[in-house]
Amino acid sequence: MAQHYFTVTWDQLHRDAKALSWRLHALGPWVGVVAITRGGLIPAAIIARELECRLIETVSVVTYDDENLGQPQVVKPPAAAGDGEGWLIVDDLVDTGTTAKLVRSLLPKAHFATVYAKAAGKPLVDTFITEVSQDTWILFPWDTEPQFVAPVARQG
Ligand SMILES: O=P(O)(O)OC[C@H]1O[C@H](OP(=O)(O)OP(=O)(O)O)[C@H](O)[C@@H]1O
Ligand SMILES: O=c1[nH]c(=O)c2nc[nH]c2[nH]1
Ligand SMILES: [Mg+2]
Repeated sequence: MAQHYFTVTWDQLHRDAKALSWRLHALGPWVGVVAITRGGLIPAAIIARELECRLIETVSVVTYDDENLGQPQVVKPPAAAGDGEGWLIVDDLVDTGTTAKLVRSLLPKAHFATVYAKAAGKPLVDTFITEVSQDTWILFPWDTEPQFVAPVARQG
C-alpha cells in the first residue's frame, strides 16, 4: 500500500502533458501515437493535439486491480504500428515498469513517453516530465472528485 498520495488536477495534468509535448516535438516527427489504455488515453489526446498528429492507435493493458499489482494482460494488441518504428507510445505513468516492459516487447522500435515516472520504471521510459517517489500513489483526476472536508477545529 502506498505511503503517500500525490493528487493531480485536470489543470496540472494538462500543463504536464503539454510540457511533455514540447520535449516530444523536438524529437519528432512521429508517424503516429499509440495510447496505452486506459490511463494513456487522455495524455495521448493532449499530446496528439499539440503535435498535430491525427493517427492514433491503442494497446490495452490491464496490470492493476485498484492499487494491487497483478500479471499484465493484453486486452487488445496494437493493430497498425508494426515494430513501432517512428511511433510514439504514451502512458500516464510508469511505476514498476511491468506495463512498459510488455508494450516495449510488442513495439520494440517505438519511443516510450509518460507524464509521470517512479524510480523502478524510469529506465524503461525514453521521455517523461515529473518524477514521483516510489512509495507514492498518483491520484489522477478521472479517479477522484472534490469532497467536503471538516474544519480543522472539528478534526481530532
Ligand atoms: O509501471 P506499472 O507498474 O506497470 O504501472 C503503470 C501502469 O498501471 C496503470 O494502468 P492500469 O493497469 O491500472 O490500467 P488502466 O490504465 O486501465 O487504469 C497505469 O495507467 C500504467 O499503465
Ligand atoms: O492511478 C494510478 N496511480 C499510480 O500511482 C499507479 N501506479 C501504477 N498504476 C497506477 N495507477
Ligand atoms: Mg494503464
